[in-house]
Amino acid sequence: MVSSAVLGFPRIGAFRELKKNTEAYWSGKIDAEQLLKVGKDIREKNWKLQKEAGVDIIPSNDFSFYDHVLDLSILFNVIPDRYTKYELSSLDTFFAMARGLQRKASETTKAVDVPALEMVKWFDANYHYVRPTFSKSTNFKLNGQKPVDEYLEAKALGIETRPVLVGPVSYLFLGKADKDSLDLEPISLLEKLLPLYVEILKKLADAGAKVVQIDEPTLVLDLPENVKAAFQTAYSKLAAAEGLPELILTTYFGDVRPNLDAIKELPVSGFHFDFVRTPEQFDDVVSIVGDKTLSVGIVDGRNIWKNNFAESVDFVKKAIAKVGADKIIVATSSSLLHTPVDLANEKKLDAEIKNWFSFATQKVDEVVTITKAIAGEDVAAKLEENAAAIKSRKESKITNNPEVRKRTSEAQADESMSKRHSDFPTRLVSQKAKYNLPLFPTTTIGSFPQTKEIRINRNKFNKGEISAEEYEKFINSEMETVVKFQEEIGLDVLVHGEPERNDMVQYFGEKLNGFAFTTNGWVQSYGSRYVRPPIIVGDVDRPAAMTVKESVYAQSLTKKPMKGMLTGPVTILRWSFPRDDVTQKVQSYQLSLALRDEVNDLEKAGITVIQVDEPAIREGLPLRAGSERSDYLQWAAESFRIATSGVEDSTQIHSHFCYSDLDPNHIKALDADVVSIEFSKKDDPNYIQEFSNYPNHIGLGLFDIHSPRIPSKEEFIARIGEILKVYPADKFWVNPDCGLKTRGWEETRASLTNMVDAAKYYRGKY
Ligand code: MET
Ligand SMILES: [Zn+2]
Repeated sequence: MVSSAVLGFPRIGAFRELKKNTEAYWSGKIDAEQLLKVGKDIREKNWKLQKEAGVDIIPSNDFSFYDHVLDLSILFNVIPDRYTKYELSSLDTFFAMARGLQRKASETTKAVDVPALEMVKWFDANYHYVRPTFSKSTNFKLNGQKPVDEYLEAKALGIETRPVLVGPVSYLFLGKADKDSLDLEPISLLEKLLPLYVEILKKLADAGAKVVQIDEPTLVLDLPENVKAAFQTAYSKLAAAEGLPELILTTYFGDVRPNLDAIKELPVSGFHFDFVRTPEQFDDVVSIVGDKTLSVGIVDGRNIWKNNFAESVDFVKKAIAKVGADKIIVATSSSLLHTPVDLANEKKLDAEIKNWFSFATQKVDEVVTITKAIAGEDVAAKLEENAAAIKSRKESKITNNPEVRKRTSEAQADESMSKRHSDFPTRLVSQKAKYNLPLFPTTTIGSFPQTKEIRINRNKFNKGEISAEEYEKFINSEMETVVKFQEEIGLDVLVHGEPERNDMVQYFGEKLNGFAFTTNGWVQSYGSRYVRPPIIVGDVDRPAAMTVKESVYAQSLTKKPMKGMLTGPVTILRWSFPRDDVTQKVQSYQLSLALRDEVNDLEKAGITVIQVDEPAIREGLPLRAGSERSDYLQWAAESFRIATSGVEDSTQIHSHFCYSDLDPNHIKALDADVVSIEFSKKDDPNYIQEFSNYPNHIGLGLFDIHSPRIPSKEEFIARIGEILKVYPADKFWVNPDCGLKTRGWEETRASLTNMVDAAKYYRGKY
């Protein structure tokens, strides 16, 4: 009979238990044992919740204290030497790799100073994984047995689970060579790695696991031939090993068709495909299933909209007709990691809108209900309720504002809306005259430390415990501190520090029409950093100015240029849960018009350096080359230009990108005057070289803001020197990788001072 499966459940706890305790552990408030217990409790809750909901196939090893890819690196001992020489505990080694560690010597411990591994986007999700970093000296061996331990832990609770592992090809392909081994191609390590997969899978089988979910999400990417070929090598080897569990080869986030040849004959016992993202692949991918199991990803693991049961039931029936009911699993499209935990904890949402949503806990029920409907069990009431919710959304006024629709299509048709008055060289002349900045101008990306005090005051204000005037006074005093500090250390283009912003997307969402917000809808972005994405429920417009007041106040405190700070249209879109009833392109244009009004208002108010952040522009890039990707690049860039092209030549437009390998060609079309990009962990000289042709000005991020580590002035000088070998001094801005909101003041002060001093050093030389 048809069975139900969940591919992974959020690991953060319904009320961010994991974050609170991980951070408490880092600051020494709780010990390792206490932290481990928190993990155990979360796992138990998740398993029981799924069991009680009636899910047939429940995942294990989907939990992690930071990142599941990093878990695998620990499991396979892919630990660069720089992390092992301090003899840290396994947990502390794990965290050192994740976030770096800098610690003074004490009587019992040595001094530690090691940067984090590189962290990058997980496909096109707003999740980041810690990049496996291989070297010629990597000593592959099994290090612990986390997947087995967690399988047994569930078993001890009376719950049979299906362990999840990222598969060998994806694990290698998502990794990179360490700086001591740049000519090493990770995929060439397959032969060394496979015995470890055999070993861990064997252990899982011995512990009782019958089936393992083996994730090969790279199958939705454009793969080089040798990587494609690696699937055959890897899975034949696993099939040849004795006593292993069955494997369900699991793909998600896109279209597998271009790589179908690579997997069609694989000796695995089943396949999982994401039919939420790419229903069109159905006929082709089903053709390779044969008498294997087909797991039908039909409940969206990436968004919060209620499943349409009638459509899903029809879809699954179509699959049954092809492969037979006993081969079918009804599943989430991907892990539910990317959705908030439980809609039941939302007490403030408007009832009409809330009825359109479904979070992880509800999605677990959806999978079960669809499965029951197919099995002919009586779920009529649920189906009816569902149909009513779908109808209510379709017919709601919120989802359709004719005026916004009209302005959006007019803007799309009017080319002048997306073009600056003059080209960059002409603008540069007016900007030079206006700002007269030194060589190696220094700036920051926007946010300064979001201290406890800021959070406390914001909470008080939100709860009505302090008045709007008191709160404004507090925010003003924060800006005063930040401005004074920047003047003291000699930064050139200042920022107000963003103390009034809880989050760079939520802040704008709250000021725009068309958004809904949750109270507990947290989703893991990386490690202990979670976000609470706004939900775009309807057409978007801007009822009033959003940032002018703070920027103007901050500018009043200094003679230096104060950068206005906005989040770009694509990033607001990407870091929200988007609508699925209107294209992303239309949502992006609606946002760009709202931002254009804001940019123009800032300029009118005398703020003439304006940064429009687009950190998410790269992650939104369709995973494969082709027309979808070029369309995206076209509308993403055009949205940015609509937002920023209403200004004078002398107004300097900045943009900022982080979190992923950026191709300079992708950002040229934005035509920003200055861009700052995350760069501090890029050590491939060829990559630096790629940026040397970027036509406008650029700040290659000089230090990692995800880590509390403080680079010295000498380190900055060395790094700038490295970049100067290939990158021209007259286009060179000096800035950190990203905003400083997650950092403390102590390290912020020290790092920025060293950075500015290094810039001054080069000014002296040039
Ligand atoms: C993730 S990009 C962050 C940009 C924002 N202006 C900040 O400094 O925090
Ligand atoms: Zn950033």
